[in-house]
Formats: sequence, C-alpha cells, structure tokens
Amino acid sequence: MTSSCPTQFPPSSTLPAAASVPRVLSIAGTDPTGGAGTAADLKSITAAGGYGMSVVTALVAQNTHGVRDLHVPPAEFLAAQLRAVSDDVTLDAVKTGMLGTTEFIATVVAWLDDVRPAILVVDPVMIATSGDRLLQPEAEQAMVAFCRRATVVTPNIDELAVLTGSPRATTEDEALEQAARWSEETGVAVVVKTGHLDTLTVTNTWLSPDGSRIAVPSTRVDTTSTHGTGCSLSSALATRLGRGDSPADALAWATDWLHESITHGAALRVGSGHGPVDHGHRARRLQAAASSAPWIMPDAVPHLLETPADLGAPQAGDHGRNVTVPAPAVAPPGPWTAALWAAGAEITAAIADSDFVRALVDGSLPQHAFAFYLAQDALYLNGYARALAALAARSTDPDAQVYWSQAATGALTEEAELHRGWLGSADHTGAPPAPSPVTAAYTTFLLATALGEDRAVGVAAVLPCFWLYAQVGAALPAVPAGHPYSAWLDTYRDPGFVTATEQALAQLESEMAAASPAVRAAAARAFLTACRHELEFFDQALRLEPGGGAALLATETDRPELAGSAR
Ligand SMILES: Nc1ncnc2c1ncn2[C@@H]1O[C@H](COP(=O)(O)OP(=O)(O)OP(=O)(O)O)[C@@H](O)[C@H]1O
Ligand SMILES: Cc1ncc(CO)c(N)n1
Repeated sequence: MTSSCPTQFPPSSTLPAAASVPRVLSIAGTDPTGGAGTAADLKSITAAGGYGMSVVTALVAQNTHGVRDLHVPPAEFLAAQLRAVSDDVTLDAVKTGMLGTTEFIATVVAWLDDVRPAILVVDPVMIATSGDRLLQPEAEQAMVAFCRRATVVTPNIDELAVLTGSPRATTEDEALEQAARWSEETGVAVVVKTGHLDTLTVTNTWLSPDGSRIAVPSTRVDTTSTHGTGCSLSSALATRLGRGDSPADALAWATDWLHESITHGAALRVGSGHGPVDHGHRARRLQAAASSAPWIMPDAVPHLLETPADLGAPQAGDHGRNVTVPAPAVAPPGPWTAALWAAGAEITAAIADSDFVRALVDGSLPQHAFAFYLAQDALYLNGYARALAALAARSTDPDAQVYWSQAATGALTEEAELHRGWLGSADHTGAPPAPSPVTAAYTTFLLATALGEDRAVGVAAVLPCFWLYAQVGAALPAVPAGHPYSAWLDTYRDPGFVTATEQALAQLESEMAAASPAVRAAAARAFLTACRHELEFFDQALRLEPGGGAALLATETDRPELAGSAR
C-alpha cells in the first residue's frame, strides 16, 4: 500500500535550498483535453520557469464543451499523494485548484499544517466556465475558510461574491471594494480578475491587506479560447512568486504571458467548444528567436545580379510560409527597388504580423516592453545617424551629399525628441540605458556596411529602416481615445518621413543601376539582412522580463496615458 510506504528518504530540509527553478506543486482535478486543471497547471508552471508537480484531487471526464462525469478517489489517497511529494521534495510554492469536497479540503488543510509552504496560491475553483459545478455546494463554506490560509487568492467575479458573502459585482469598482474588505479582514492578498465583467480591458489587480493595489490591465481578446484561464493564471503566478518575484513582477509576467497564450489559443484548433489557451506560444517564439540559423542563406541571392529579374521570387526563409508580396506603402521608383521589395516580402509580412506590432496597436504591449523599445530606439538612432553621416561623407553627387547629411541630422533630432518627450534619463538602477545585443548588432552592421562596403551596399543597408517603418506607419488603424500608445502611434504618421523614404529609395535605385553585378548582389544581401534586423528590433521588446533592464519612461505610472511630442 502506498500510504504505508516508510519515509526512508532524507528529509527535504537537508537538500539544497531553493533552486533558481522553483519547485511548484499543483493540487487540482484533471482535464483530459489538456486545457484546464492539472494539465494546464503543469504547462503553465513550465512556461513560467518552474518545475511542476501534480497531485490529483478528482478525475474529471470533461472537454471543451463541459463536464461529463467525475470520479473522486478516497481522501486517503489524496493524503498519500501529498505525503509522497512532501516527504521527498522541498516545495517553493503550492497552488490549489479544484478541491471538490469538504473532505478533500480538510485533507489538504491537515497536510498544509505540517508542510507550510512559503507560497500558497488558492484558486477557489467552484464552477467551470461551462457552468458545471466543480465544488459541492456544501463545501463552499469550507473553501471560503480555506482561502484564509492563502498567500493570495485568485477568485473570478462569481467566486469573489461567494468568498465575501456579497452579491455578484457588476463593476470593477464593486469587485475591488468587496476584495479590499475581505483582504483587510483576513490578512490575505486577493487578485481581482475582471475577465467575467463586460469590459474592454481585462484588469488583474493585486490587493494587499494594507490596502495597496497593483493593477495590470490587458486588452480583452475576442476569442472563445478561454478554457482554463483561471488555472493558468494562478499557476503562473505561484511559480513566479516561488521564484522570488515581487507581487508586481509576478502578476505582470503572468498576465502578459497569459494574454499571449489566449491570443494564440484558437490557432491550436483543439475542440469545438471553449478551446484551451496556447501555453507554449511564448516558449516557441523565444526558441525561434534563439535560432542560430543564418538569416540569409547563400543561395538566397545569386552572386551576380545582371538584371532585377535575377533576384527572383520572394525567399521562403526560416518562416517557410508562402508569401504574397504586400503592396508597398511607399512605391519603389524603379525596377531594382521593386525587385528588392519582392525579395524582402516575407520579412515585411512577418513584421506586419508580429506580436509586437499587434500589441502596440491593440494597446496590450506591456509598459516595460514599450519603455525598453523606446530606449533602444534612441540608442539605435544614434548609431543610424553615424551610418547616414558615413554615406554623406562617401557621396560625391551634391544632391546625395545634402540628402544623407540631412538624413543624419534628422535621425539625431529624432533621438533628441525621444529623450526630451518620452524617456527618463536612467533605468530603475540609475544607470543610463545600454544597447541590447539586437540593437548593437544592427547598428554595428549598419556602420560596418556604410563604412566598409561599396557605397551602394551601404545605401541598401540603411533603406529598410525608412521603408519598413513607413510601411508599419501606413498600416496603422485609428485607435480609440484612451489608447495607451496613441501619442506614440501618431509619430508614425509623419508625412515628412514618407518624403525622406522616397528620397532614400531614389538614391538606392540609381546606386543599383550604376553598380556592378557583384556589388548589386552584395547590396541585395545587405538589404535583406537589414530587413531582418528590423524584425528583430521590433520583436526584442517581447523577449524581456518585467524588471529586466527596461528604461523608465518620462511619465511613470502603471501603463500610463503617455505624454509626449510627435517626432
Ligand atoms: N477574453 C480575454 N481577453 C484577455 N484576457 C483574458 C480573457 N479572458 C480571460 N483573460 C485572462 O485570464 C484571467 C483569468 O480569467 P477569468 O477571470 O475568466 O478566470 P476564471 O473564470 O477563473 O477562469 P476559468 O474558470 O475558465 O479557468 C483574467 O484575469 C485575464 O488575465
Ligand atoms: C479540473 C478543472 N479545474 C478547473 C477548471 C476551471 O476551468 C476546470 N474546468 N477543470
């Protein structure tokens, strides 16, 4: 019998203290379709950087449409599972989900009395999104009492009403007020989730017993893929807290990660009801970003370009998609720039389709990512200005000399605007922002190319910054009042920028026409490489952890209405 197995292992306390990978136990019910319960918890713990463990309360025959049947093993077996884990493993955090019955709650309480994990996140699961009961009605009061033992509880709006003995809140303020009262009375923190309210923004607010609040808003995703969102949020939160994150960083990480997971849930095509979220989306995105595959394969561009047609069809690249060439917002003035546009189509499409641009436009881009992006943009513009000045120095045609000199001045003016209107002068450690690897690689490439290669190659390298930026600007929709990044988005619509892009395109068209076939090929490679740097530059902001090296904005509040001057 498992329950009589002697504890012949070294006690957990003799093992090394908390690893950087937090050891997180989920105590929950199952979902064989993998979207909620234990499966969601383990995926979320892994995604949040933890080592996940799982004690099963009830076996649930459910899918994306609802619950069909339940099998509840004897409470002794729950106790045996709990003991098997804690006799052997030091726990950095525990998260509870479906506990089902009064007896199960009592079993977990008895175990907690003994084990006392530093972090206990209680998701007081009562009723599933499908409307099915996951907690016996007579166990509700036991669950309410159990919540008092938590570090933090994560009720949805209906569960908050039961917890606080109040009518169902109809507004966020009402929910916050209910939670604040309960938190002050019990000394337990509450995360108020407005997913079940009819609001455009879904806000997760951490309320501490002392009345302090941390609000993490995110845009509502229009999707039915929300099965298991509560399980996923609480597990990710437990993991980040178990790792030592502050409540603010833990909640920001969990909310932003979940938002990405919800956004991409429907693409999984799992089930025809309320589908799961894509817990692994972020990991796959980061894995792709870490690939060391060359950006431009040797056969992507022929060694000699005699005519524009030699450049051939769009390259499939590492995304491997069929590419339709997007219409250029700023038209190519001749056949060489037209051929370059077609060759870079896949990267241009990837930028338009990127999570960064989507999040900037829908307002869900986390503030720390936005601040990081702006700080890196300022550093980038300084390097870019030097590359443009190098082209001015290397030009012999008077119009080209004037054009590149003015472009260099323009980039420095933009950099100054960023500092004056948008950025603080130092990050939270007091240090001035430093270039990221992506920014450094891009500016180093531009300078090396503008100074060390034929001039046409340098001109091809600096063009994507004009052309792809103008492309993003032209595709931006009008955003509603109150959008957190509306002032910044306005800066993309500057007509002066389109004129500068047209002039840069004219420069490249004539440089390409005059260059040798070998130099043209090198220029095409430089153009494609710079397009890829542009994609990386946007994407890099979504590879940053909250608190991980982001510069401060000039106006600093939680995802502020940004004040700033247009560039
Ligand atoms: N449509 C949505 N758009 C954006 N975020 C959402 C959406 N739905 C849920 N979320 C996120 O998921 C979190 C949890 O959602 P919700 O409040 O619906 O939990 P829940 O009812 O406990 O979930 P469930 O019982 O389905 O597991 C929210 O706080 C929010 O961060
Ligand atoms: C096992 C389990 N826990 C929680 C939920 C809530 O989504 C669910 N559907 N199933």
